[in-house]
Amino acid sequence: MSIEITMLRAIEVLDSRARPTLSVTVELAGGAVARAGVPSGASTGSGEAVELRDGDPERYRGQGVRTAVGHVNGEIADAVRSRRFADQAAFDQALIELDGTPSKSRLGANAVVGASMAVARAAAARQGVPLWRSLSPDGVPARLPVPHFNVLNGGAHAANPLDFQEFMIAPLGAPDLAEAVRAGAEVYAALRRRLTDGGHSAGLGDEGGFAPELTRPEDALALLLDAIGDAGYTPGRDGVAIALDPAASEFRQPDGTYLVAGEKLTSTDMIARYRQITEDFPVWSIEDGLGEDDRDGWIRLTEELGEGVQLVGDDNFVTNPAVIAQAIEDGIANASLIKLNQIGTVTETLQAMAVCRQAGYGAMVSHRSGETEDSFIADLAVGSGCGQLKSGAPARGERVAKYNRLLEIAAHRPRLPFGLTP
Ligand SMILES: O=C(O)[C@@H](CO)OP(=O)(O)O
Ligand SMILES: [Mg+2]
Repeated sequence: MSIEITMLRAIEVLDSRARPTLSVTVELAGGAVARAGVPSGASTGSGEAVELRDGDPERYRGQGVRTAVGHVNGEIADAVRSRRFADQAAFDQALIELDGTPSKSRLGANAVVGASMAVARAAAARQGVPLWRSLSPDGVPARLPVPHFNVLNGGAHAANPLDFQEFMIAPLGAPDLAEAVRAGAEVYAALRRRLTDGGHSAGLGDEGGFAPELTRPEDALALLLDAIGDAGYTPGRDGVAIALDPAASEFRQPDGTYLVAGEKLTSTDMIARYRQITEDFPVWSIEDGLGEDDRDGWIRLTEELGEGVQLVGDDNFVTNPAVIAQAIEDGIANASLIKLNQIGTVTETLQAMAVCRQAGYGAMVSHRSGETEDSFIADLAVGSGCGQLKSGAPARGERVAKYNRLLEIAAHRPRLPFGLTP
């Protein structure tokens, strides 16, 4: 179905960190109207598409975002209005060419991805199909993903001393989505009780997980394991497993070592530490276990742990199909994180997922630490059939919007399969 845009408009709105971002609205010939909210990361990979944003995140000035808004309303709208595009790929290609840089830094990746997402949603509405269905590639069965609830926050997402950024619970053994969501909520509640009973703060980090004054990752994991038990679930792949995103680029030192809980560790030490962690705790997936530049470390990590553990590239892969293809050739990781705004268009995001699928790599669709109420990623996770979505804690509106969208899809389509793998 071709795409003909009659109106494209952006405004500045707030994200979940009280920082400015874009909301983009599009109208297609025939009257379909759709809107998209643009997310924004804090622990970004250096190869990400470049959003236009203010230098000082502490200050609300909005100038960078205002420039991006101006680009949507000016240059982009002028270039795409009243033109007919064969499909989403043709529209996204026009955005890429109009920007003209490899990083989308001229128009701003936030301007570009907002336009791309809004058009994808409007095109689905015009066809009268749910977004997840129109995002689903030919021959790829849709499925409901296992939600990965980030219930303990550290690193760049919290002010506590915990160096690892994300501790997620993954109800891999849940029979269906509703039970997985319930497990997430119950473990979250049990964890809050454990924390307050133990004299810890139950204050929250950017992704809605608790941010207690813990230091060692193993202490956080022990608490989480207890909370899984308190809530009455079996820890492990048959019940509730754990996934980590240490986001190791954030604590990698200029000399190449890693600073964890005050201890200086080499890549070899880190790999040994992860091995021990996977033996002591039901950790099934580790994302960004090493820094984005630690190529040799990544290869060894994959050799040593890749058989039994999902190893996810985020900062090093940046949802870039070419980068992921090269990493597959190099034997780095066995899965990729997938974030629309890291690469900047819907089409390139789908290409990145196709590269993963063809190589037998896993793919986990992901939110950003700065979010809006937009739930596009829930549909992307379902349509791509990738089996995994991380969207923060089962609390806070901008996180819950994604899980609630999954529940809505599940309620409408009770026969859609659920889970990691068919
Ligand atoms: O590292 C990550 O995976 C993300 C999302 O959880 O964080 P940010 O959006 O800050 O890059
Ligand atoms: Mg990450």
